[in-house]
Amino acid sequence: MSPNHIRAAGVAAALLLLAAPYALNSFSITLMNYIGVYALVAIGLALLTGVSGIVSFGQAAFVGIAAYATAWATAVNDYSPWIGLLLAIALTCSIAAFLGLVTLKLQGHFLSLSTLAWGLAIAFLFGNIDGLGHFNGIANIPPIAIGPFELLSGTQIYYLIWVIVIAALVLAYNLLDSRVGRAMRTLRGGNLLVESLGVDAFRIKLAVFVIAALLAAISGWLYAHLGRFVSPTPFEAKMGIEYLMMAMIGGSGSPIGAVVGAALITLLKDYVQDILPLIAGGASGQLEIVAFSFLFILFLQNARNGIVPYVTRFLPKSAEAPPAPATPLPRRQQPAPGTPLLEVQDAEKRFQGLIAVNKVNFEIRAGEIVGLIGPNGAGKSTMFNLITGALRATSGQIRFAGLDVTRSAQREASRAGIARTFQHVKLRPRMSVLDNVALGAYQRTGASFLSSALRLDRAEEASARYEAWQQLERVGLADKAFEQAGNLALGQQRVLEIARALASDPVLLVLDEPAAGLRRQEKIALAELLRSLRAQHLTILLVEHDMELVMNLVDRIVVMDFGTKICEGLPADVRNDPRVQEAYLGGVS
Ligand SMILES: Nc1ncnc2c1ncn2[C@@H]1O[C@H](COP(=O)(O)OP(=O)(O)OP(=O)(O)O)[C@@H](O)[C@H]1O
Repeated sequence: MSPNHIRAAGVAAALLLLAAPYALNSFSITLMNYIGVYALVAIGLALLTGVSGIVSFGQAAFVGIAAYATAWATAVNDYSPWIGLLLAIALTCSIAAFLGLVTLKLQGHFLSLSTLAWGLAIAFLFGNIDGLGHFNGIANIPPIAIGPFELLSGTQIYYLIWVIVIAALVLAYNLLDSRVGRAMRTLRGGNLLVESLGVDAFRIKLAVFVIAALLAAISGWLYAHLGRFVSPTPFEAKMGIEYLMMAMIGGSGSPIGAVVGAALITLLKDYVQDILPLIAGGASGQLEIVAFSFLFILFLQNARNGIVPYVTRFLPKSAEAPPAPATPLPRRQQPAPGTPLLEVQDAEKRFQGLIAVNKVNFEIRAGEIVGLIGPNGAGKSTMFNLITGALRATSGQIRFAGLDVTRSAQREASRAGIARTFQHVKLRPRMSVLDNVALGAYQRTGASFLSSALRLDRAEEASARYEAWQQLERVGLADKAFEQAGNLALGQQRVLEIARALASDPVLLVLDEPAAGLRRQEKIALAELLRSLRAQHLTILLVEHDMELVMNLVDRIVVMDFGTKICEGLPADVRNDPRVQEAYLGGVS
């Protein structure tokens, strides 16, 4: 669909929502209100779980904190619901920030389990705190008032709820279409990739976690003033699982999908609640969970990516135009060719008893291509990781452009101008080639979450996309710019990684076995590309097994064996060195 079609569909949906109260009875309006309230939580989960890969079962607890906060402020202490909103947001987001700081360092299942744990714990507290009415909850919550107008009826609050939902959708889509949105989508690729791009993964995770909690808080506030009563049950872990189902069924990672999921689950629940008592009599409560579990399994088997992505696959795709020329992003001062750039001095890395890198010394000068070679287990990857900051040296020093980067983290090395590629290609397969390359420009741009959500980042974003386009032209991949990166052949994916690295405006390009798995023609094209980059004064360090490629390409070679540097020199000298021939057992011919 073209942007015009999307805009037209959005306007049609907004008009339908506007007209709906005139066509629906009061019961249906109530259902629509709850769909909107749940959709807010699900939009947060689409960003948190679908996009960023952080599975949270605990969102219902955040909704509960906000609902109880506003109930306590308004029904117990007679404050205005707007004070209740401020309290709800402040309390929920502070608790989320604290929980995020404590738990977001956990990986995978441990993180999800921790959300379940605190979700259960917080829900338990609601029923056991004196001032919150125990299991009876808090009643007599006043309606929201806008000036003198009290939103008493379902129809009146309907408009407030859906205006908020639409605003949340617009802000969520703005966020996804920005530098932080690309960083969020990259979190699923693992910390190694994210940090190598200069992104502070933990900060991004924490921000998304708090944003999802903020949406849950607004939902909780609306929930309390919609039902005018709160009790612990709607905020228990079971509801946390339902929110997750809403976000996943509609389309994991799609904010619109989250609204569709919220509508489907709410309508389905209503329907199931109507028919189950006819089938099961008194046991219908438990049967509801069974019916839902069954439906969820069916869904996981058949439409795992969710309904909205499933449907949009069949919609016509609009032709994308190359990004228009924009103000160039700032460039670094490149060192003069021939000046010392990387100095590795007595670098040592021990893994318990094993010395993987043993007092290695070498230097790379600006503008040269250096090959780091050696038999399996020689310590090349470890050396590579020390240079790029993925590992810290046990002793010794690594200096880059005059700076001591021995103890630098990956993202600091990246910011200093060291860009890397991966032996096993790491890219975001479902993102476009252009977006993957634009990721490389992350550290050259600075738009925050807020300015991205408010679309104040457009000029900078245009520059980043144009930079990505130029790098794709430079490496000869511009004709693939709008394809999904996962559809490219391996050789093209490796070139894409190089374009991504180039988008960071690096001083040193460090390539980890770039020829691994490539066909002969692809290797020739790769060597051609690297030569052209050297001609543009880029400095390159290449860790590679393919001797033919290395010998014909690089200016100098460093050879490692058993963690030590055994020889260094011009390709022809290294080829004839007896120590190298012995290390390779005749492998270099
Ligand atoms: N994280 C680690 N923990 C323990 N030992 C490790 C670790 N990483 C590497 N090693 C060991 O350090 C030595 C050097 O490994 P490294 O991967 O750096 O060699 P390499 O030259 O890159 O080998 P290859 O060409 O097979 O990738 C090996 O003996 C390896 O088993």
